[in-house]
Amino acid sequence: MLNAHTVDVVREAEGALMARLPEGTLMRRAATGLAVECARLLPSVYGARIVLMVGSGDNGGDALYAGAGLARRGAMVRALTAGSRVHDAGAAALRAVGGRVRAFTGSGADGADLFGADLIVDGLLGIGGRGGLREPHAELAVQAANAPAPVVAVDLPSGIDADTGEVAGHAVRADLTVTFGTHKPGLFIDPGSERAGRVRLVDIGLGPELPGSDVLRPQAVDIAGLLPGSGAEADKYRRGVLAIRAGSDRFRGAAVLAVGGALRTGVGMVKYGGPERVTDQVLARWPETVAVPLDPRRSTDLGPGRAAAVVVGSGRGTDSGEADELEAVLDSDLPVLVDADGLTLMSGKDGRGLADRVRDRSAPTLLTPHAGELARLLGDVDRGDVEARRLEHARRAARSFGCAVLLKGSTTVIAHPDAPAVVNPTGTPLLASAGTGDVLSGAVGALLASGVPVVEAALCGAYLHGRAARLAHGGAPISASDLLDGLPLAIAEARRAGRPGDHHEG
Ligand SMILES: NC(=O)C1=CN([C@@H]2O[C@H](COP(=O)(O)OP(=O)(O)OC[C@H]3O[C@@H](n4cnc5c(N)ncnc54)[C@H](O)[C@@H]3O)[C@@H](O)[C@H]2O)[C@@H](O)CC1
Ligand SMILES: [K+]
Repeated sequence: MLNAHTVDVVREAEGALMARLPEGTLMRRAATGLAVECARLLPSVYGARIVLMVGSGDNGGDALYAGAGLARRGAMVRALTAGSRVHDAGAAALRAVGGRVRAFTGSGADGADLFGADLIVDGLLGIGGRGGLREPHAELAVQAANAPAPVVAVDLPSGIDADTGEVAGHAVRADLTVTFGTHKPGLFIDPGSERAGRVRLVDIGLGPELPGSDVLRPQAVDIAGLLPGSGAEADKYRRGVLAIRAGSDRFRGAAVLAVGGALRTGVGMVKYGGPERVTDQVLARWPETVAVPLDPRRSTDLGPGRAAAVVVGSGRGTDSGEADELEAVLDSDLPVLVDADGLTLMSGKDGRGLADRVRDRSAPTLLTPHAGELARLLGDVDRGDVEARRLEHARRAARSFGCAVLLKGSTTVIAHPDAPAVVNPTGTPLLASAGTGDVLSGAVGALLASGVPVVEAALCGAYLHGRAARLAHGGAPISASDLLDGLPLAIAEARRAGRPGDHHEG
């Protein structure tokens, strides 16, 4: 797992560490690591034209010291400063080795320096940045984006919120972010993560001072460790029976896709319950399903035999009959995943106390909204607010409903009232098509039925789902049905990553 910590936590840890070290040690460590990563991007440091964008704080100091190190190796380094002050010692260090430092004015000469650079280093703002970039920082960010050289962000791309990934206005778009001590949550969460490019962590010795993570990001090897085994003792009940209550006469595909997602993720048995025509279609595609025709408006019984978990809601409908069904499912003592129409039923004034039923449950519950559904569940924000601050709103919903929440989207975020948030690294625009959420609900349901704890089931399902999208057709567009072919490939890939000596970065 990659760990991320919020600004307050980083500052406290840095304070404790600095108190024990000679002044300037941490900045020297950070700048040395930064210079190494910059050098790696250049065919030759000697003679390379490097432009530093330097803000008034220590982020600018890091850039100046790294620039001095590169100038010592023969690079031509120019610093363009923004803001009222500059890190004096850093600027002196750069000048001492022949580098130039001047204020950015937006002149033609500034533009020519940026446009002619081989490498641009963004040291405008780090963890001290607040709100959207002010001028002239914003103008520098725009000019850097228009220049052909790669951009290396110092600690984080200037203009993204370190804690949330929010971008208010302009922000630097980096090819590489070199971050210090620990990852910052904003590097993992869109829209920030999309600005960060590749992320490299430089160890500055902060580890022992850091408490547990605020945000985690799994890698392939972590997923391998969570996948249920297929040991000799596994029988179909131990591998789990998943009850699926999805699809309706109007949305038959939702049932077929959810059942497929579960079967292809691995589950002992799927018991499907739904309208007769839907049942027929499920059986035609997945004859291994135990499919029971029932009227969801009347039958609230989960059917014969033992179920280990229930998936409810995708394409199911939002009438009072479906609300009865959801009520009955929530009254069970099984892990329950509520998706799509189930979430709509819980939202708004006419929620019939379903939200309270979720709060009162003792078995695990997982809600799997997209941004619009989460906005409706919360009731006091709109979709845009949720998309801009995904982590905050997912956490708020988890606290409010007292259960796990998987917020789908560009960065899928999983929150739980009693656990660090988890972000999924495998999200892809390939997933932005109808029906992919139904597959996810089946996949996560299968993991729940196999006994995987709720947060782990959610992150494992989301991870595999994203990899399945890319592996199904090698990155070419896919439909939700194609995801079902990608899932076994994703599982095989994760298992390979879990074998010693065969690690694969997620
Ligand atoms: N604290 C430490 O121990 C270490 C800090 N390091 C570096 O120091 C950075 C933090 O430095 P600082 O606390 O000085 O803060 P920053 O350098 O991130 O920025 C603070 C400055 O930016 C200005 N500013 C804030 N928001 C702005 C906006 N929206 N538009 C324009 N200007 C804005 C502020 O007025 C202030 O002058 C880290 O990100 C990291 O790069 C590293 O050297 C490692 C050690
Ligand atoms: K920066």
